[in-house]
Amino acid sequence: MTISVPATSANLGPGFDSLGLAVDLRNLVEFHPSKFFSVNIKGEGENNPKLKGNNLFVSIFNEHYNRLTKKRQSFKFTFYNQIPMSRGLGSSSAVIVSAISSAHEAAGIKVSKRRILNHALVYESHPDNITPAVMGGFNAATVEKGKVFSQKKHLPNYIKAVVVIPNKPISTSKARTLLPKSYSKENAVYNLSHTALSVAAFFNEDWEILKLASQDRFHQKARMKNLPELFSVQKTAYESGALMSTLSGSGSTFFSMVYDEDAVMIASKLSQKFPEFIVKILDFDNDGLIIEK
Ligand SMILES: Nc1ncnc2c1ncn2[C@@H]1O[C@H](COP(=O)(O)OP(=O)(O)O)[C@@H](O)[C@H]1O
Ligand SMILES: N[C@@H](CCOP(=O)(O)O)C(=O)O
Repeated sequence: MTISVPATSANLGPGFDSLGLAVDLRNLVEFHPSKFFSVNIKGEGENNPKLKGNNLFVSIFNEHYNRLTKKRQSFKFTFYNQIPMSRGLGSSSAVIVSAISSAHEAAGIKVSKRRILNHALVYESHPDNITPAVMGGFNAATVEKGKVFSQKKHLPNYIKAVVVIPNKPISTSKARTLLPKSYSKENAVYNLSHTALSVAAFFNEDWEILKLASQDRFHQKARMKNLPELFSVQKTAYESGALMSTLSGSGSTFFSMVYDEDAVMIASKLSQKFPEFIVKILDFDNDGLIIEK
């Protein structure tokens, strides 16, 4: 049994806790029942002994498997991780979604993507990572009475993501404590209107307006002050022709959307200017969670 889930870039500027999209950078897990429990990790986290024991995937998998089957069974898990942890690319959401889906598959119980998404909400209260992780594409999402309500837009292949990944982990939960407890009416309306315009731009595929629409007054500045080079990353991305350039989730990754034909040029300018950071060109993902028997 193989299950894979994509990385996600959330907020997309003003859409704090509501907008997010998936990129083609995946965590994949293979698992089967075994006499003895074992965890084998390749890629991100392979040198992190803590993940062998206190593993978020395993604890969520076991919780759901036991709930579904009322029995205990050992499994051998092999993880192939491409999503860097605590870098604002939704690694925790990918793990949560993967664990819930894997537990249902292991229990032989069919479950809809929508139901997996609502289960995932229990572990991550903001839907802007888990929704594109499950559904793929660009998503606008909100939560009402413990359920996610969302709309998805398929992303075309003539636009790409360029992500700049600093070697600085930022825990999402910690990053959320840095935010103001309240916002002025002016700033609330600013973000509301820019989020609305961003959503309309994505659905109309009007990419040229995203630089203006993706401005934010809620979270980016407070978080980017933690790693001031990110202001220069954003400036370089725009000077090189990026369509939009925003903090990916809670950071530290910076996400830019570019036209396909500009991707290599923009990525190389960012690599030259920030040699200490990893720069990747990624396709957008429109599949989300994939279950391969
Ligand atoms: N592949 C993985 N396997 C197990 N746990 C993971 C994995 N990826 C992320 N995690 C868990 O999620 C935490 C990172 O979550 P978070 O701070 O929200 O960062 P991100 O911005 O990547 O979502 C890690 O400290 C770890 O506990
Ligand atoms: N809306 C959240 C998004 C967190 O994304 P992540 O990829 O950093 O987990 C926030 O900004 O706190």
